[in-house]
Amino acid sequence: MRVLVVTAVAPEAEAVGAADCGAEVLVGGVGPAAVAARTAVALAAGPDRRGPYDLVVSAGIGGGFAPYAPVGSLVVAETIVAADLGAGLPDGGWLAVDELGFGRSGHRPPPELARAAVELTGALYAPVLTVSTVTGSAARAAELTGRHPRAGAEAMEGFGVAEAADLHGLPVLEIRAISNAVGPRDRDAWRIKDALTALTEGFRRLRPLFEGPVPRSALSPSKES
Ligand SMILES: O=C(O)c1cccc(C(=O)CC[C@H]2O[C@@H](n3cnc4c(=O)[nH]cnc43)[C@H](O)[C@@H]2O)c1
Repeated sequence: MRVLVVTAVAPEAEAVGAADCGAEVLVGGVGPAAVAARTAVALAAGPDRRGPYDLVVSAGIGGGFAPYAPVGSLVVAETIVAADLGAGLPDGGWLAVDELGFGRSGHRPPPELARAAVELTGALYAPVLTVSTVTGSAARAAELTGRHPRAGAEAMEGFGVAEAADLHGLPVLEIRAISNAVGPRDRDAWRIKDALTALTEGFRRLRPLFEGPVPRSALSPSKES
């Protein structure tokens, strides 16, 4: 299948490229807006002369929710959640954007495809939250886990990539290599090199998936023949 992997920054793209997994890799920028715009443009252009893409993957490093996703581990998204797109309430409550009647607040990658990625990589299969602000306090981490008790990781691009893929009727996956724990900010404790190594190894293990056909269950009804 023809796969477009979208990362935020160049070192993540290089880590995926080092896996030689057959995917094309795009540096889409940091945050959901930048990455959605660049992904949408890349999908509209398509891969060079080989027909349209079959799958889009949001990938990179991310923060892990303890104790489920330790530093150096991988998380494959069961759902890709727009965790800070919505409205706060006076009592401290929260309404997600779909509860406000606008758009959607999450994407569910095709389970068969995501589970195949989990089996190949040994990753945790859990919701991955997309945030516009890296969590920097225990209180914010607790707020997020209060709303999403099964969250495995947070990062800043998955939902943007998923929105662009959805516009093109394409399935999406999100894969995060954990560089730091979600919680009080401690940038010196980020283990970026370890996470990038885990990202390369994860994509190496995904080669057989990318070399195979797209499972029918991953096709949207409009793309099924
Ligand atoms: O400084 C470097 O060498 C370097 C190498 C690779 C990546 C980076 C980044 O800073 C990537 C930013 C990217 O990382 C995601 N991320 C990582 N941890 C978290 C987190 O705890 N919460 C949210 N996002 C996180 C995020 O997707 C950023 O776009 C630096």
